Amino acid sequence: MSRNTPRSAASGKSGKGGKGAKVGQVARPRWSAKPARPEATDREGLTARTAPPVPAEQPAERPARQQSRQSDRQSDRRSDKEKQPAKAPRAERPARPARAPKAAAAPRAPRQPSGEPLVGTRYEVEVGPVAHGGGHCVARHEGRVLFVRHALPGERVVAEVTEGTTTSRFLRADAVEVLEPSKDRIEAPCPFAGPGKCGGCDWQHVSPGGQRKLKAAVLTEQLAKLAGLTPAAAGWDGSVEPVGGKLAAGQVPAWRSRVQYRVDAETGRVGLRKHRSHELQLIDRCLIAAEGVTELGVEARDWTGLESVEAIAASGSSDRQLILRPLPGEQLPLVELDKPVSIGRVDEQELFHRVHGRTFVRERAGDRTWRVSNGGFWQIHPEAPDTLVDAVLTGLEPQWGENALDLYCGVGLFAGALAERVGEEGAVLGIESGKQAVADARHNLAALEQVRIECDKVEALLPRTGITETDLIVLDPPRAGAGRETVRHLVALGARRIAYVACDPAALARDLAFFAEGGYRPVSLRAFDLFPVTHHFECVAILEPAAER
Ligand SMILES: C[S@@+](CC[C@H](N)C(=O)[O-])C[C@H]1O[C@@H](n2cnc3c(N)ncnc32)[C@H](O)[C@@H]1O
Repeated sequence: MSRNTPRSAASGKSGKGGKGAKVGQVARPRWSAKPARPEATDREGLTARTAPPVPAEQPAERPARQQSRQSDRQSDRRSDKEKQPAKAPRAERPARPARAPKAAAAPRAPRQPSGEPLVGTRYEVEVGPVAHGGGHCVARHEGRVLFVRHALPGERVVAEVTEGTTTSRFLRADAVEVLEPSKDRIEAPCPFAGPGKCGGCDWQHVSPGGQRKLKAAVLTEQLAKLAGLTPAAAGWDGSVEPVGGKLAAGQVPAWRSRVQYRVDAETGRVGLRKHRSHELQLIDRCLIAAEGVTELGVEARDWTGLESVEAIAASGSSDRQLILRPLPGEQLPLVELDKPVSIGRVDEQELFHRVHGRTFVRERAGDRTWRVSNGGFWQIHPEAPDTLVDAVLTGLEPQWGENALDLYCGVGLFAGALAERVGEEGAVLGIESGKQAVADARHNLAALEQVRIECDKVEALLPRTGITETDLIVLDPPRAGAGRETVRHLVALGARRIAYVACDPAALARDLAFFAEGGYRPVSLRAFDLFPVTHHFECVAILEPAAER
């Protein structure tokens, strides 16, 4: 455990919260005192202090379906569900359904696009810059904008329209022929990548360095457009840092420790969805899947009767988990695999049921073991947790005795790291809306008395905590970002430093503009290629009050 000198003792001054402390005395954490208002509780009226210890194999909660980083973050937004484990999956019934069955809504007729359809029409175009969000580049044909996938800036390609009509504001297209290739173009190593095929990877046709240049261009553009910041003004060196060891040319990094496969209803074989489609690309191997996922052999089996199979291979432990989702009205098939694997089932109400083995996997990060239950949120790249924690700690430089908030804390990754730095004289409050994640966080950090985890939405709970100031804040929101109201509340807490962990550069840039309104400026920004071969990446921005620069 790394410890810093107690700030108050070293400086002879008390911390902000310890106004009454004498020289050399360590300031008491402000949050150890009773909050001015009733302490925030979870839905059962339990606080971090009163919550009973969570037994290892308890009724489970909802899983987070994690197909891509985007759907990972979307899954964060799903509401909590009570879950009931069961030995006999067919007989089991959840104790308390979390959601009333949906009322049958009158089917809405799909909106008919106006104009003549252009799908299939081909245009020869010069490809312009990469655009945010879909792995596509911008091109123009006779004044009309095309978002072209499978292309690279500067290329001359034949683009075939995949969506749009003569009256559409813009068209979507795939580059089906490359007339003048970019020097960053490579032969796609995956046979399932390419126009009309698997939508999982965006940039199989781009060299690793080329992918990072595209990501850097997206971040640069979003910072300028939404925050009015140049890279230098954001404290960013303009690079997207590679993560993981060097690979031989043409080798694809096998980083995805979680893959959600869809099952083809007719053949029972698994596949991944095509881009912007419910259609499946059947696959017999996913090149970016981690070895532990591939070893489960999901692609080789018949999964008739299921809608999806999520495979999880924990990093740093041998835990493996399959989360099966049967088709409506279908029974769970008998699953026999060569490898030891825990199996869970998700029902139509999104309730998780234990079928076999554990309801959780154990991940390793920061010399700590993390319980993650029911497929709940955990970074997918095996090196992501340590990379992000290191960037956050380097940027914040937490001091002994300081108080910190970990917002959107999941199973407690940053709260644990902060707690070790601020020590017993400090205090860390984690806030997380997922009930099972909160149970996991409390379990994972039970030995750290300075940590308290509360269950609620950040925006709902923060104003109720009675906390009026803090030293440090980490926020790691879902894709949508924190938003104006939450940012407004955060800047009012007067933190010495704020670490913003972001998976969407647009949401980050927008929120940086809100922070600027509140007097906070980024002093450093780092970007990490934690989702190689896709257009996604992760950022860590460190902010300080502008006056302190
Ligand atoms: C990107 S994850 C970060 C988790 C954690 N920091 C980590 O690195 O493992 C975002 C987390 O925020 C939670 N969440 C989503 N919306 C929330 C909200 N409005 N308030 C609190 N937590 C929220 C999700 O359940 C999820 O655990």
